[in-house]
Amino acid sequence: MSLPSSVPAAPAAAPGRFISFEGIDGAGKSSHIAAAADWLRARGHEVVLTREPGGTPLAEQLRSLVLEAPMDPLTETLLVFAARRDHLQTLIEPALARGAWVLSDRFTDATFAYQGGGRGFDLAVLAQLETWVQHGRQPDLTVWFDLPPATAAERRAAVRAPDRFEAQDLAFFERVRAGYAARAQAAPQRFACIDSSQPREAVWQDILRVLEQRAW
Ligand SMILES: Nc1ncnc2c1ncn2[C@@H]1O[C@H](COP(=O)(O)OP(=O)(O)OP(=O)(O)O)[C@@H](O)[C@H]1O
Ligand SMILES: Cc1cn([C@H]2C[C@H](O)[C@@H](COP(=O)(O)O)O2)c(=O)[nH]c1=O
Repeated sequence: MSLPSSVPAAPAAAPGRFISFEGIDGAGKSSHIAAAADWLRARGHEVVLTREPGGTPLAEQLRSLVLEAPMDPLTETLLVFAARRDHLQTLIEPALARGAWVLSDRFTDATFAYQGGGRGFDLAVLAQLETWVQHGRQPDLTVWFDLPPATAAERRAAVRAPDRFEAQDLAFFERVRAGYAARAQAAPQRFACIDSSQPREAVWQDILRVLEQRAW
């Protein structure tokens, strides 16, 4: 299928940097992303901390629907990409263009892992939507917090009631984890895998090592 003629070409390389944080629910992303933002700010960067689905007023409304309302996998997929489109247009691309560093709690790898791996949605359709919505935009670095689903479930159960995704069984999260592994294998230069089963401080030290080595 060819792209509609109104779709602009891929954006020129932006002066800012785009880092995504990924992993199954409860893997520990939120516990570290704000500290990573502070670490980069202390090095003089403007940092925009955001999340998916969400990050803009419209995308946050779509997030509420995706996390709470029953829907079929195609509807779910279209909503996460609609939210992503608004997020990119309204927040991510302008921030990168002015030289800011964008740290996003999840991006498109989550769609391949959750809708593709978890729900079994057609990966070729996801790849087509990725092209339409992102015009080539990908994170410069993806920090993947990898953790066995049973450990993640124990951590989640200790702190919160489950949403529509968190209520899924361990087999679902095994497929999501395999979805992340496939994305990491396809783009090894972009992914940094963190062993999130370690104690919190060891996880943080690994993140620092990745940022020091790869944060340009
Ligand atoms: N290394 C760790 N060891 C033990 N517990 C941890 C560790 N990292 C985080 N936790 C705890 O696990 C729970 C889930 O962590 P967190 O909310 O950061 O995960 P998350 O990846 O952001 O999850 P979600 O994507 O579902 O929001 C929290 O209670 C957090 O305090
Ligand atoms: C971006 C994105 C997210 N999801 C799922 C994954 C999580 O279960 C929730 C977001 O909750 P979090 O506490 O902010 O991690 O949404 C998805 O299924 N597909 C996506 O593209």
